[in-house]
Amino acid sequence: MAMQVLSVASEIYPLIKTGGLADVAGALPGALAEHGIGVRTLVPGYPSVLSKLGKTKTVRRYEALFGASAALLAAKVGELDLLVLDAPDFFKREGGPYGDLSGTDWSDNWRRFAALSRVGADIAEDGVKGWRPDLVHAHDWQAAMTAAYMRFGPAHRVPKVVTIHNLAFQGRFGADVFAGLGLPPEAWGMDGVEYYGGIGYLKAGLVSADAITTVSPTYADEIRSPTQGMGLDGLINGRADRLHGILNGIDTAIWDPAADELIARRYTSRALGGRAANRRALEKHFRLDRDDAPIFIIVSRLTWQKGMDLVADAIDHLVGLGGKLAVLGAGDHPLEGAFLSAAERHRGRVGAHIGYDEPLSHLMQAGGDAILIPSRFEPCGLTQLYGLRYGCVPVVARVGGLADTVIDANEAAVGAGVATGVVFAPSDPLALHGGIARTIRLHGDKAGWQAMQRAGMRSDFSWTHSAAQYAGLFRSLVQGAA
Ligand SMILES: Nc1ncnc2c1ncn2[C@@H]1O[C@H](COP(=O)(O)OP(=O)(O)O[C@H]2O[C@H](CO)[C@@H](O)[C@H](O)[C@H]2O)[C@@H](O)[C@H]1O
Repeated sequence: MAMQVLSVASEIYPLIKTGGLADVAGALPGALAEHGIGVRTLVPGYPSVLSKLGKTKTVRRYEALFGASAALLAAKVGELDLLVLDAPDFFKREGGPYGDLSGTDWSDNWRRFAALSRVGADIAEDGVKGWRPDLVHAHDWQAAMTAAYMRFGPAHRVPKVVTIHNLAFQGRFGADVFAGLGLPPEAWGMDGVEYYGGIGYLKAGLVSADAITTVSPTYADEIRSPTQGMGLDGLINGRADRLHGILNGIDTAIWDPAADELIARRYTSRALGGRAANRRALEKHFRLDRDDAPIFIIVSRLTWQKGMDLVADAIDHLVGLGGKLAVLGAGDHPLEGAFLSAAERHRGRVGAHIGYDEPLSHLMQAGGDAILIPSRFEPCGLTQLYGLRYGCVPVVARVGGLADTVIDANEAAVGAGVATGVVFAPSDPLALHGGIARTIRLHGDKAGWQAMQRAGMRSDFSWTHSAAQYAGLFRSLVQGAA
Protein backbone atom coordinates (compact mmCIF):
# COMPACT_ATOMS: atom_id res chain seq x y z
CA MET A 1 0.00 0.00 0.00
CA ALA A 2 1.10 3.55 -0.67
CA MET A 3 2.87 5.39 2.12
CA GLN A 4 0.48 7.28 4.38
CA VAL A 5 1.36 10.58 6.02
CA LEU A 6 -0.45 12.52 8.71
CA SER A 7 0.16 16.23 8.24
CA VAL A 8 -0.67 18.47 11.22
CA ALA A 9 -1.19 22.16 10.54
CA SER A 10 -2.96 25.11 12.14
CA GLU A 11 -4.13 26.48 8.79
CA ILE A 12 -4.79 25.10 5.33
CA TYR A 13 -5.91 26.78 2.11
CA PRO A 14 -8.76 27.06 1.07
CA LEU A 15 -10.34 26.56 4.51
CA ILE A 16 -8.39 28.95 6.69
CA LYS A 17 -5.41 31.12 5.81
CA THR A 18 -3.44 33.87 7.48
CA GLY A 19 -0.23 33.36 5.52
CA GLY A 20 2.04 31.15 3.51
CA LEU A 21 1.76 28.13 5.81
CA ALA A 22 -1.82 27.63 4.61
CA ASP A 23 -0.75 27.63 0.97
CA VAL A 24 1.91 25.01 1.60
CA ALA A 25 -0.28 22.80 3.81
CA GLY A 26 -2.98 22.98 1.12
CA ALA A 27 -0.77 22.24 -1.87
CA LEU A 28 1.72 19.66 -0.63
CA PRO A 29 -0.78 16.77 -0.28
CA GLY A 30 -1.71 16.96 -3.97
CA ALA A 31 1.94 17.18 -4.97
CA LEU A 32 2.87 14.17 -2.81
CA ALA A 33 -0.01 12.14 -4.26
CA GLU A 34 1.92 12.13 -7.54
CA HIS A 35 4.70 10.35 -5.71
CA GLY A 36 2.36 7.69 -4.41
CA ILE A 37 2.08 9.23 -0.95
CA GLY A 38 -1.33 9.64 0.66
CA VAL A 39 -1.73 12.56 3.05
CA ARG A 40 -4.45 13.27 5.61
CA THR A 41 -4.27 16.64 7.29
CA LEU A 42 -5.28 17.28 10.89
CA VAL A 43 -6.54 20.85 11.37
CA PRO A 44 -8.43 22.70 14.12
CA GLY A 45 -12.18 23.05 13.68
CA TYR A 46 -12.38 26.85 13.55
CA PRO A 47 -15.83 28.09 12.47
CA SER A 48 -14.52 28.95 8.99
CA VAL A 49 -13.24 25.40 8.60
CA LEU A 50 -16.39 23.69 9.88
CA SER A 51 -18.59 25.82 7.63
CA LYS A 52 -16.80 24.58 4.51
CA LEU A 53 -16.82 20.87 5.28
CA GLY A 54 -20.00 19.46 3.78
CA LYS A 55 -20.38 15.81 4.72
CA THR A 56 -18.43 14.67 7.76
CA LYS A 57 -17.99 11.45 9.68
CA THR A 58 -17.10 11.33 13.37
CA VAL A 59 -14.13 9.00 13.69
CA ARG A 60 -13.16 9.57 17.31
CA ARG A 61 -14.57 11.23 20.41
CA TYR A 62 -12.92 12.78 23.44
CA GLU A 63 -14.87 13.34 26.63
CA ALA A 64 -12.12 15.39 28.17
CA LEU A 65 -9.37 16.57 25.87
CA PHE A 66 -7.54 18.96 28.14
CA GLY A 67 -10.87 19.23 29.91
CA ALA A 68 -12.97 19.83 26.80
CA SER A 69 -15.25 17.57 24.89
CA ALA A 70 -14.16 17.10 21.30
CA ALA A 71 -14.78 15.07 18.19
CA LEU A 72 -12.51 14.19 15.34
CA LEU A 73 -14.32 14.57 12.02
CA ALA A 74 -13.22 13.05 8.74
CA ALA A 75 -14.09 15.08 5.65
CA LYS A 76 -13.03 15.66 2.07
CA VAL A 77 -12.79 19.13 0.59
CA GLY A 78 -11.82 18.98 -3.05
CA GLU A 79 -8.81 16.69 -3.10
CA LEU A 80 -7.92 17.39 0.52
CA ASP A 81 -8.43 14.55 2.95
CA LEU A 82 -9.04 16.18 6.32
CA LEU A 83 -9.27 15.22 9.95
CA VAL A 84 -10.84 18.15 11.73
CA LEU A 85 -10.59 18.57 15.48
CA ASP A 86 -14.00 19.88 16.46
CA ALA A 87 -13.42 21.19 19.99
CA PRO A 88 -15.73 24.17 20.44
CA ASP A 89 -14.16 25.22 23.76
CA PHE A 90 -10.87 25.76 21.96
CA PHE A 91 -11.68 26.73 18.42
CA LYS A 92 -15.23 28.06 18.16
CA ARG A 93 -14.39 31.73 18.62
CA GLU A 94 -14.75 34.96 16.76
CA GLY A 95 -11.42 36.23 15.54
CA GLY A 96 -8.40 34.64 13.89
CA PRO A 97 -6.82 31.24 14.46
CA TYR A 98 -4.39 32.63 17.03
CA GLY A 99 -6.03 35.69 18.50
CA ASP A 100 -9.15 37.78 18.96
CA LEU A 101 -10.52 40.42 16.64
CA SER A 102 -8.12 43.03 18.02
CA GLY A 103 -5.18 40.75 17.22
CA THR A 104 -4.35 39.82 20.81
CA ASP A 105 -3.21 36.20 21.15
CA TRP A 106 -5.65 33.88 22.93
CA SER A 107 -4.34 33.37 26.45
CA ASP A 108 -4.94 29.62 26.23
CA ASN A 109 -3.02 29.06 23.00
CA TRP A 110 -0.74 26.72 24.89
CA ARG A 111 -3.71 24.46 25.57
CA ARG A 112 -5.39 24.86 22.17
CA PHE A 113 -2.32 23.76 20.23
CA ALA A 114 -1.21 21.19 22.78
CA ALA A 115 -4.66 19.66 22.21
CA LEU A 116 -4.20 19.65 18.45
CA SER A 117 -0.79 18.03 18.86
CA ARG A 118 -2.00 15.50 21.42
CA VAL A 119 -4.63 14.35 18.94
CA GLY A 120 -1.97 14.14 16.22
CA ALA A 121 0.06 11.83 18.44
CA ASP A 122 -3.05 9.77 19.27
CA ILE A 123 -3.69 9.24 15.56
CA ALA A 124 -0.07 8.18 15.09
CA GLU A 125 -0.57 5.69 17.90
CA ASP A 126 -4.01 4.20 17.25
CA GLY A 127 -4.87 5.29 13.72
CA VAL A 128 -8.43 6.19 12.81
CA LYS A 129 -10.86 3.56 11.59
CA GLY A 130 -8.10 1.30 10.34
CA TRP A 131 -6.02 4.07 8.76
CA ARG A 132 -2.55 4.56 10.20
CA PRO A 133 0.16 6.99 9.20
CA ASP A 134 3.63 5.68 8.37
CA LEU A 135 5.03 9.13 9.13
CA VAL A 136 3.86 12.35 10.77
CA HIS A 137 4.65 15.78 9.35
CA ALA A 138 4.07 18.72 11.72
CA HIS A 139 4.17 22.36 10.64
CA ASP A 140 5.44 25.23 12.81
CA TRP A 141 5.09 25.66 16.57
CA GLN A 142 1.34 25.13 16.62
CA ALA A 143 1.79 21.51 15.54
CA ALA A 144 5.36 20.87 16.69
CA MET A 145 4.31 19.35 20.02
CA THR A 146 2.92 16.42 18.03
CA ALA A 147 6.52 15.23 17.70
CA ALA A 148 7.10 15.63 21.46
CA TYR A 149 3.92 13.74 22.39
CA MET A 150 4.91 10.98 20.00
CA ARG A 151 8.45 10.76 21.30
CA PHE A 152 7.35 10.47 24.91
CA GLY A 153 4.52 8.06 24.12
CA PRO A 154 3.85 4.72 22.45
CA ALA A 155 4.16 6.12 18.90
CA HIS A 156 7.82 7.01 19.34
CA ARG A 157 8.89 4.68 16.56
CA VAL A 158 6.75 6.40 13.92
CA PRO A 159 9.03 8.83 12.02
CA LYS A 160 8.27 12.49 12.65
CA VAL A 161 9.24 15.48 10.60
CA VAL A 162 8.90 19.08 11.76
CA THR A 163 8.91 21.87 9.18
CA ILE A 164 9.92 25.39 10.13
CA HIS A 165 7.99 27.96 8.11
CA ASN A 166 9.04 30.78 10.37
CA LEU A 167 11.49 30.58 13.25
CA ALA A 168 10.29 33.89 14.63
CA PHE A 169 7.16 32.24 15.99
CA GLN A 170 8.20 29.68 18.58
CA GLY A 171 5.23 29.10 20.86
CA ARG A 172 6.90 30.03 24.15
CA PHE A 173 5.00 29.70 27.40
CA GLY A 174 5.70 29.76 31.14
CA ALA A 175 7.05 26.71 32.95
CA ASP A 176 3.76 26.55 34.86
CA VAL A 177 1.94 25.08 31.86
CA PHE A 178 4.08 21.93 31.98
CA ALA A 179 1.84 20.35 34.59
CA GLY A 180 -1.13 20.76 32.25
CA LEU A 181 0.51 19.16 29.21
CA GLY A 182 0.17 15.55 30.33
CA LEU A 183 3.77 14.72 29.47
CA PRO A 184 5.91 12.44 31.63
CA PRO A 185 8.39 14.14 34.02
CA GLU A 186 11.35 13.17 31.83
CA ALA A 187 9.98 15.44 29.10
CA TRP A 188 11.03 18.41 31.18
CA GLY A 189 14.63 19.45 30.60
CA MET A 190 17.08 20.70 28.01
CA ASP A 191 16.54 17.67 25.81
CA GLY A 192 12.76 18.04 26.08
CA VAL A 193 10.25 20.85 26.16
CA GLU A 194 12.14 23.18 28.51
CA TYR A 195 13.42 26.33 26.84
CA TYR A 196 15.26 29.08 28.72
CA GLY A 197 13.39 28.25 31.91
CA GLY A 198 9.98 28.16 30.22
CA ILE A 199 8.49 25.92 27.56
CA GLY A 200 9.11 26.12 23.84
CA TYR A 201 6.74 24.24 21.55
CA LEU A 202 8.83 24.63 18.43
CA LYS A 203 11.96 23.80 20.38
CA ALA A 204 10.29 20.66 21.75
CA GLY A 205 9.36 19.63 18.22
CA LEU A 206 12.85 20.25 16.88
CA VAL A 207 14.56 18.11 19.53
CA SER A 208 12.00 15.35 19.08
CA ALA A 209 11.87 15.19 15.28
CA ASP A 210 13.68 12.60 13.20
CA ALA A 211 14.14 15.23 10.51
CA ILE A 212 13.78 19.00 10.48
CA THR A 213 12.97 20.78 7.28
CA THR A 214 12.70 24.40 6.42
CA VAL A 215 11.41 26.03 3.31
CA SER A 216 14.52 27.07 1.37
CA PRO A 217 18.17 26.02 1.25
CA THR A 218 19.43 29.51 2.08
CA TYR A 219 17.18 29.82 5.14
CA ALA A 220 18.40 26.38 6.26
CA ASP A 221 21.93 27.85 6.28
CA GLU A 222 20.91 31.17 7.81
CA ILE A 223 19.18 29.68 10.85
CA ARG A 224 22.42 28.01 11.88
CA SER A 225 23.89 31.43 12.66
CA PRO A 226 23.24 33.42 15.85
CA THR A 227 21.95 36.39 13.83
CA GLN A 228 19.11 34.44 12.21
CA GLY A 229 18.81 31.48 14.57
CA MET A 230 16.51 33.33 16.98
CA GLY A 231 17.99 31.53 19.96
CA LEU A 232 17.63 28.10 18.37
CA ASP A 233 20.83 28.13 16.29
CA GLY A 234 22.72 26.05 18.87
CA LEU A 235 20.07 23.35 18.82
CA ILE A 236 19.74 23.46 15.04
CA ASN A 237 23.51 23.21 14.58
CA GLY A 238 23.57 20.23 16.90
CA ARG A 239 21.04 18.55 14.63
CA ALA A 240 22.42 19.87 11.33
CA ASP A 241 22.69 16.34 9.92
CA ARG A 242 18.91 16.12 10.16
CA LEU A 243 18.20 19.54 8.67
CA HIS A 244 16.96 19.90 5.09
CA GLY A 245 16.15 23.05 3.13
CA ILE A 246 13.39 22.25 0.65
CA LEU A 247 12.09 25.15 -1.39
CA ASN A 248 8.35 25.75 -1.38
CA GLY A 249 6.47 25.31 -4.61
CA ILE A 250 3.29 27.07 -5.64
CA ASP A 251 -0.04 25.66 -6.67
CA THR A 252 0.12 26.36 -10.38
CA ALA A 253 -3.58 25.58 -10.85
CA ILE A 254 -4.65 28.27 -8.37
CA TRP A 255 -1.97 30.73 -9.50
CA ASP A 256 -2.21 30.67 -13.27
CA PRO A 257 -2.67 33.92 -15.20
CA ALA A 258 -3.98 31.96 -18.18
CA ALA A 259 -6.88 30.49 -16.19
CA ASP A 260 -7.33 32.72 -13.13
CA GLU A 261 -11.00 33.57 -12.57
CA LEU A 262 -10.16 36.22 -10.01
CA ILE A 263 -8.49 38.65 -12.43
CA ALA A 264 -9.98 41.06 -14.97
CA ARG A 265 -8.34 39.54 -18.06
CA ARG A 266 -6.41 36.30 -18.45
CA TYR A 267 -3.10 36.28 -20.30
CA THR A 268 0.04 34.32 -21.08
CA SER A 269 3.73 35.15 -21.40
CA ARG A 270 3.28 35.32 -25.18
CA ALA A 271 0.53 37.93 -24.95
CA LEU A 272 1.46 40.24 -22.12
CA GLY A 273 -0.86 42.91 -23.54
CA GLY A 274 -3.61 41.13 -21.65
CA ARG A 275 -2.16 42.56 -18.45
CA ALA A 276 -3.38 46.05 -19.37
CA ALA A 277 -6.98 45.36 -18.35
CA ASN A 278 -5.78 44.10 -14.98
CA ARG A 279 -3.61 47.17 -14.57
CA ARG A 280 -6.63 49.41 -15.16
CA ALA A 281 -8.73 47.43 -12.67
CA LEU A 282 -5.94 47.77 -10.14
CA GLU A 283 -5.64 51.53 -10.74
CA LYS A 284 -9.36 51.84 -10.30
CA HIS A 285 -9.47 49.87 -7.07
CA PHE A 286 -6.65 51.88 -5.50
CA ARG A 287 -7.69 55.19 -7.12
CA LEU A 288 -4.33 55.54 -8.82
CA ASP A 289 -3.75 57.86 -11.78
CA ARG A 290 -4.11 56.19 -15.15
CA ASP A 291 -0.69 56.54 -16.72
CA ASP A 292 2.33 54.46 -17.72
CA ALA A 293 4.30 54.95 -14.52
CA PRO A 294 5.49 51.70 -12.95
CA ILE A 295 3.16 50.32 -10.31
CA PHE A 296 4.84 48.70 -7.33
CA ILE A 297 2.62 46.42 -5.30
CA ILE A 298 2.79 45.04 -1.76
CA VAL A 299 0.83 41.97 -0.65
CA SER A 300 2.04 41.25 2.82
CA ARG A 301 1.64 41.05 6.51
CA LEU A 302 2.61 44.54 7.62
CA THR A 303 5.43 43.65 9.99
CA TRP A 304 9.07 44.24 10.77
CA GLN A 305 9.99 40.82 9.32
CA LYS A 306 8.69 41.93 5.94
CA GLY A 307 10.58 45.25 6.09
CA MET A 308 7.33 47.15 5.83
CA ASP A 309 8.65 50.00 7.97
CA LEU A 310 11.38 50.44 5.35
CA VAL A 311 8.76 50.67 2.62
CA ALA A 312 6.68 53.17 4.57
CA ASP A 313 9.78 55.35 4.89
CA ALA A 314 10.69 54.96 1.20
CA ILE A 315 7.33 56.05 -0.20
CA ASP A 316 8.24 59.69 -0.79
CA HIS A 317 11.39 58.54 -2.60
CA LEU A 318 9.39 56.07 -4.74
CA VAL A 319 6.79 58.66 -5.67
CA GLY A 320 9.51 61.29 -6.26
CA LEU A 321 11.09 59.00 -8.87
CA GLY A 322 7.76 58.70 -10.66
CA GLY A 323 6.56 55.35 -9.29
CA LYS A 324 3.11 54.40 -7.99
CA LEU A 325 2.38 52.07 -5.09
CA ALA A 326 -0.57 49.85 -4.19
CA VAL A 327 -0.50 48.22 -0.76
CA LEU A 328 -2.64 45.28 0.40
CA GLY A 329 -1.90 44.18 3.92
CA ALA A 330 -2.74 44.02 7.56
CA GLY A 331 -0.63 43.83 10.65
CA ASP A 332 1.07 46.27 12.98
CA HIS A 333 -1.30 49.17 13.60
CA PRO A 334 1.32 51.95 13.27
CA LEU A 335 2.31 50.56 9.87
CA GLU A 336 -1.30 50.34 8.73
CA GLY A 337 -1.63 54.00 9.71
CA ALA A 338 1.58 54.93 7.90
CA PHE A 339 0.34 53.45 4.62
CA LEU A 340 -3.09 55.04 4.95
CA SER A 341 -1.57 58.44 5.58
CA ALA A 342 0.84 58.00 2.64
CA ALA A 343 -2.21 57.32 0.45
CA GLU A 344 -3.72 60.60 1.69
CA ARG A 345 -0.49 62.47 1.12
CA HIS A 346 0.07 61.10 -2.39
CA ARG A 347 -3.41 60.88 -3.88
CA GLY A 348 -3.34 59.16 -7.23
CA ARG A 349 0.17 57.85 -6.63
CA VAL A 350 -0.27 55.64 -3.56
CA GLY A 351 -3.23 53.49 -2.57
CA ALA A 352 -3.66 51.34 0.54
CA HIS A 353 -6.16 48.59 1.26
CA ILE A 354 -5.87 47.48 4.86
CA GLY A 355 -7.22 44.00 5.34
CA TYR A 356 -6.98 40.51 3.95
CA ASP A 357 -8.34 39.98 0.44
CA GLU A 358 -7.39 36.87 -1.50
CA PRO A 359 -9.07 37.81 -4.84
CA LEU A 360 -7.54 41.29 -4.76
CA SER A 361 -4.10 39.75 -4.24
CA HIS A 362 -4.51 37.90 -7.55
CA LEU A 363 -5.57 41.04 -9.40
CA MET A 364 -2.59 42.93 -8.01
CA GLN A 365 -0.11 40.33 -9.23
CA ALA A 366 -1.81 40.43 -12.64
CA GLY A 367 -1.89 44.22 -12.94
CA GLY A 368 1.16 45.43 -11.01
CA ASP A 369 4.56 45.90 -12.59
CA ALA A 370 6.77 45.01 -9.64
CA ILE A 371 6.21 43.40 -6.25
CA LEU A 372 8.31 44.89 -3.48
CA ILE A 373 9.60 42.47 -0.80
CA PRO A 374 12.36 44.00 1.35
CA SER A 375 12.14 41.31 4.06
CA ARG A 376 14.68 41.30 6.88
CA PHE A 377 14.37 37.53 6.83
CA GLU A 378 12.26 35.30 4.62
CA PRO A 379 12.17 31.54 5.09
CA CYS A 380 10.92 31.09 1.53
CA GLY A 381 8.36 33.68 0.50
CA LEU A 382 5.53 32.87 -1.86
CA THR A 383 4.49 36.27 -3.16
CA GLN A 384 7.69 36.62 -5.22
CA LEU A 385 6.85 33.25 -6.80
CA TYR A 386 3.31 34.40 -7.59
CA GLY A 387 4.87 37.59 -8.98
CA LEU A 388 7.20 35.61 -11.22
CA ARG A 389 4.33 33.53 -12.52
CA TYR A 390 2.20 36.61 -13.23
CA GLY A 391 4.88 38.82 -14.81
CA CYS A 392 4.91 41.11 -11.77
CA VAL A 393 8.66 41.50 -11.39
CA PRO A 394 9.94 40.81 -7.85
CA VAL A 395 12.10 43.45 -6.21
CA VAL A 396 13.52 41.65 -3.20
CA ALA A 397 16.09 41.69 -0.42
CA ARG A 398 18.78 39.03 -0.79
CA VAL A 399 17.71 36.82 2.12
CA GLY A 400 16.37 33.30 2.58
CA GLY A 401 14.14 31.95 -0.14
CA LEU A 402 14.08 35.31 -1.91
CA ALA A 403 17.78 34.85 -2.68
CA ASP A 404 17.09 31.32 -3.91
CA THR A 405 14.31 32.21 -6.33
CA VAL A 406 14.94 35.61 -7.94
CA ILE A 407 17.78 36.22 -10.42
CA ASP A 408 19.02 39.79 -10.23
CA ALA A 409 19.03 41.93 -13.36
CA ASN A 410 22.77 42.51 -13.31
CA GLU A 411 24.49 42.99 -16.64
CA ALA A 412 25.54 39.38 -17.03
CA ALA A 413 22.08 38.01 -16.24
CA VAL A 414 20.33 40.53 -18.49
CA GLY A 415 22.81 39.71 -21.28
CA ALA A 416 22.10 36.00 -20.89
CA GLY A 417 18.34 36.62 -20.78
CA VAL A 418 17.94 34.94 -17.41
CA ALA A 419 17.24 37.92 -15.14
CA THR A 420 13.88 37.69 -13.38
CA GLY A 421 13.93 40.55 -10.88
CA VAL A 422 15.85 43.06 -8.82
CA VAL A 423 17.78 41.83 -5.80
CA PHE A 424 19.31 44.22 -3.29
CA ALA A 425 21.21 43.90 -0.03
CA PRO A 426 21.18 44.52 2.80
CA SER A 427 17.61 45.15 3.83
CA ASP A 428 18.08 48.78 4.79
CA PRO A 429 16.83 52.18 3.57
CA LEU A 430 19.77 52.90 1.29
CA ALA A 431 19.72 49.57 -0.51
CA LEU A 432 15.93 49.70 -0.82
CA HIS A 433 16.12 53.18 -2.35
CA GLY A 434 18.71 51.82 -4.79
CA GLY A 435 16.52 48.84 -5.64
CA ILE A 436 13.51 51.05 -6.31
CA ALA A 437 15.53 53.44 -8.48
CA ARG A 438 17.03 50.54 -10.46
CA THR A 439 13.59 49.02 -11.00
CA ILE A 440 12.22 52.29 -12.35
CA ARG A 441 15.19 52.57 -14.74
CA LEU A 442 14.74 48.99 -15.94
CA HIS A 443 11.02 49.58 -16.44
CA GLY A 444 11.89 52.42 -18.81
CA ASP A 445 13.32 49.90 -21.29
CA LYS A 446 10.16 48.22 -22.48
CA ALA A 447 11.77 45.35 -24.40
CA GLY A 448 14.19 44.59 -21.58
CA TRP A 449 11.37 44.67 -19.03
CA GLN A 450 9.23 42.28 -21.04
CA ALA A 451 12.17 39.92 -21.41
CA MET A 452 12.45 39.89 -17.65
CA GLN A 453 8.71 39.28 -17.22
CA ARG A 454 8.83 36.40 -19.69
CA ALA A 455 11.89 34.82 -18.07
CA GLY A 456 10.05 34.88 -14.74
CA MET A 457 6.84 33.49 -16.19
CA ARG A 458 8.71 30.61 -17.76
CA SER A 459 10.57 29.58 -14.63
CA ASP A 460 9.25 26.49 -12.93
CA PHE A 461 8.20 26.95 -9.32
CA SER A 462 5.62 24.20 -9.32
CA TRP A 463 5.79 21.59 -6.59
CA THR A 464 7.23 18.96 -8.93
CA HIS A 465 10.84 19.24 -7.84
CA SER A 466 10.21 20.02 -4.16
CA ALA A 467 7.62 17.30 -3.69
CA ALA A 468 10.17 14.80 -4.99
CA GLN A 469 12.55 15.97 -2.26
CA TYR A 470 9.92 15.58 0.47
CA ALA A 471 9.00 12.18 -0.93
CA GLY A 472 12.63 11.07 -0.92
CA LEU A 473 13.10 12.23 2.66
CA PHE A 474 9.87 10.60 3.85
CA ARG A 475 10.77 7.29 2.20
CA SER A 476 14.23 7.23 3.71
CA LEU A 477 12.79 7.85 7.19
CA VAL A 478 10.09 5.21 6.85
CA GLN A 479 12.57 2.65 5.50
CA GLY A 480 14.99 3.53 8.29
CA ALA A 481 12.27 2.95 10.89
CA ALA A 482 11.18 -0.39 9.42
N1 LIG B 1 -3.47 41.15 3.07
C1 LIG B 1 -3.43 40.07 2.33
N2 LIG B 1 -4.46 39.74 1.54
C2 LIG B 1 -4.41 38.61 0.78
N3 LIG B 1 -3.40 37.74 0.79
C3 LIG B 1 -2.36 38.02 1.57
C4 LIG B 1 -2.31 39.18 2.38
N4 LIG B 1 -1.14 39.18 3.07
C5 LIG B 1 -0.49 38.07 2.70
N5 LIG B 1 -1.23 37.36 1.80
C6 LIG B 1 -0.91 36.05 1.23
O1 LIG B 1 -0.38 35.25 2.29
C7 LIG B 1 0.70 34.47 1.78
C8 LIG B 1 1.98 34.95 2.43
O2 LIG B 1 2.95 33.99 2.24
P1 LIG B 1 4.50 34.25 2.42
O3 LIG B 1 5.17 32.98 2.11
O4 LIG B 1 4.91 35.39 1.56
O5 LIG B 1 4.70 34.74 3.91
P2 LIG B 1 4.35 34.26 5.42
O6 LIG B 1 5.27 35.08 6.22
O7 LIG B 1 2.92 34.34 5.68
O8 LIG B 1 4.76 32.73 5.47
C9 LIG B 1 5.76 31.97 6.17
O9 LIG B 1 5.60 30.63 5.67
C10 LIG B 1 5.74 30.56 4.26
C11 LIG B 1 5.42 29.14 3.84
O10 LIG B 1 6.45 28.27 4.10
C12 LIG B 1 7.12 31.02 3.82
O11 LIG B 1 7.14 31.08 2.39
C13 LIG B 1 7.44 32.40 4.39
O12 LIG B 1 8.76 32.78 4.07
C14 LIG B 1 7.19 32.41 5.88
O13 LIG B 1 7.46 33.68 6.45
C15 LIG B 1 0.70 34.65 0.28
O14 LIG B 1 -0.15 33.69 -0.29
C16 LIG B 1 0.11 36.07 0.13
O15 LIG B 1 -0.44 36.27 -1.14
